[in-house]
Amino acid sequence: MACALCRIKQLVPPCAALEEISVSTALPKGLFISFEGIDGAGKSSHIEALAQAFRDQGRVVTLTREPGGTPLAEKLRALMLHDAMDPLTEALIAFAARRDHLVQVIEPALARGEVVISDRFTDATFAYQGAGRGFSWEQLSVLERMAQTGTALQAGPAPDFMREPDMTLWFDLPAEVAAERLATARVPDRFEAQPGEFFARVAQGYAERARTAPQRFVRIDAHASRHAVWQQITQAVVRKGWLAIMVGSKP
Ligand SMILES: Nc1ncnc2c1ncn2[C@@H]1O[C@H](COP(=O)(O)OP(=O)(O)O)[C@@H](O)[C@H]1O
Ligand SMILES: Cc1cn([C@H]2C[C@H](O)[C@@H](COP(=O)(O)OP(=O)(O)O)O2)c(=O)[nH]c1=O
Repeated sequence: MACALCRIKQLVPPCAALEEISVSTALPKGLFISFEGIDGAGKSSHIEALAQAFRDQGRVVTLTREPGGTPLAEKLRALMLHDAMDPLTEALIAFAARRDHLVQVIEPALARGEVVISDRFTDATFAYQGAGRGFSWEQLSVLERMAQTGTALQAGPAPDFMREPDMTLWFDLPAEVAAERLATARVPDRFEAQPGEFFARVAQGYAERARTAPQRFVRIDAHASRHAVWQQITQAVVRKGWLAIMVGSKP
C-alpha cells in the first residue's frame, strides 16, 4: 500500500520508507502479556485493571485466559479442571487448547495491533504439568515448539518463529500464603484441591522458568498489599514504554 504522501503526489512506484511509516502509524504494535503464578497469587484481582489502563490510553484490549479463550479450548478446560488423567494427557490437552487459542484469538488480535492479556499461558504448563506433576520439561519444550510455531499472521517473523508473550508478569507468592487466601475464597477445582507440596513444586517451577527467560519475566512480589502489587505491575509496563505514567490509578 502506498503511503499517504505518495498517494497525494501520485508517485509511481511509491517510496519504500514512507510506505513503512504509513503502516506503522496506522497500526500500533500488538502486545502480548501473560499473568502467571500459583492459584491464589492474586492474578485475577489485577488483570482487569491492567486491561482498563491500556483502554484508558487508547488501546484495544483482548482479555483472555488459559486453558480456554475459544469455544473448543473452554471445553478442553472443563476436562482438564474436572476429569482425572495422567500428566502427559494433561499436557497434551493444555497444548491443544493453546494452539486453538493462538490461531483463533491471540494471533488475529496481535495482527490487528491489539493488546492481548492472558490469564496464564505456557509457563503454567511447565509449572503445573512439569514441576507439579513431574512431566519432563524437555518433552514439554518439544510440545511448546510444535504448538506455538507457524501461527503468526503478520508478515515478518521467520517460518520457525515461536509465539511467546512479550512480557510475563509472574506473581510470586509462598504456597502457604496462597493456600490461606484460597481457604475462604472459592470452591477448589482439581488443581486447587492439591496438597501444599504440589503448590510448593509449582512455585519452584515458575521460579525456574523465570530464570530461563529473564528478559521476558517480571517478578511481582505478590505478598505485598493490593496497592503495592498494582504499583509493581504499572511500573513494569511503564518502564517498557507501553503505557504513559498513570497518576492515581487503582486496581
Ligand atoms: N495483595 C493481596 N493481599 C491479600 N489478599 C489478596 C491480594 N490479592 C488478592 N487477594 C485475595 O486472594 C484471593 C485469591 O486472589 P485471586 O486474584 O483470585 O488469585 P488468582 O487469580 O491468582 O488465583 C482472593 O480472595 C483475593 O481477594
Ligand atoms: C494454562 C494451564 C493452567 N493449569 C491449571 C492452573 C489452574 O489451577 C487451573 C485453571 O487456572 P485459573 O484460570 O487460574 O483458575 P481459576 O479460574 O480457578 O482462578 O489450570 C494447568 O495445570 N496447566 C496449564 O497449562
